[in-house]
Amino acid sequence: MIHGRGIRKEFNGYTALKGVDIDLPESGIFGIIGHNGAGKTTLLKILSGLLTPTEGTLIIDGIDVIADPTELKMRLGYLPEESRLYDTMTVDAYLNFFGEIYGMSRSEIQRRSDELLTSLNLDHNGKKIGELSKGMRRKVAIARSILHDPDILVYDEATSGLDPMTSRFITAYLRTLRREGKTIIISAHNLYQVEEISDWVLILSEGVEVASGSMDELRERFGSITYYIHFLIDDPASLREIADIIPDDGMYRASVKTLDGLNAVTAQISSSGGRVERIESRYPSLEEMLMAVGKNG
Ligand SMILES: Nc1ncnc2c1ncn2[C@@H]1O[C@H](COP(=O)(O)OP(=O)(O)OP(=O)(O)O)[C@@H](O)[C@H]1O
Repeated sequence: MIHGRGIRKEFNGYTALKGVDIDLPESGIFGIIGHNGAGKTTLLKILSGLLTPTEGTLIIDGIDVIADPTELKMRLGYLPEESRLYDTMTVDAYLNFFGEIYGMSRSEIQRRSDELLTSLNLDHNGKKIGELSKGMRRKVAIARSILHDPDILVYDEATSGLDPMTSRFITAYLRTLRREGKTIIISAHNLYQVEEISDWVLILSEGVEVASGSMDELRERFGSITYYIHFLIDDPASLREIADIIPDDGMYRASVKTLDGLNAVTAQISSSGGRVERIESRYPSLEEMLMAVGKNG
């Protein structure tokens, strides 16, 4: 559904994106992560038709976005990192205002606003936007982004600065939108959240793609599973040759990368008179992947 090639963006001689390719199928949640200044917002704005790339091609849903960005407007909802809302307007007046911009009829706006305010659990009681909490304001911005029922949503830091409960609510809401078949592109510094909900992730570093793929593909690329063996033993010296051993909460913990290693360590523990208490396995997290990429890719 989204095909970008060689997307490059320069701002007064500074290159924020250095030729990024992107291919996304229809429907799913796609996360873009990277350190501060990596180019995430720039890419999201280009994908939304709000910024023109200096070079590259971008076709979304058959539309040549660079040649005709306005064509995309009805099909896409963009949520900026900081939404400018109109503080003196009521929520209803605000949604009405945007509904009219999208060319929706009054009855359509009313029906859709009621539906969205209910599903977003936004009980505004006729308050003005300036009187709402930060979480409620974000929900209003989300309602505005999907008022015209677009197929593609681009959300820049949808949950930043929100309390954990509101943040979880919005994450769950994004999952609901995915089930409805929407294509959702998100960027977030909360990597745990990106990892939890994304079907595909792009890691950017200083305007360059350093990795992309499904979480499984990224895990494969950034290192396989690690097994952690927690055990009791009088003297771990005999194990140090076959595994990394660290003291851990009154016990020891050995970490190995293969099943053969796991078998060798557990066998050695019992033959040395020790006892395995539990075994855990863990894949590298997105956070560990981003740390591995470092600032320079
Ligand atoms: N309008 C602009 N004029 C000049 N430079 C810009 C402009 N917009 C972005 N940049 C620069 O491009 C680079 C990428 O910025 P961008 O906002 O895309 O990064 P980001 O990954 O979203 O960062 P953050 O995580 O801090 O929000 C930065 O160095 C930024 O200063």
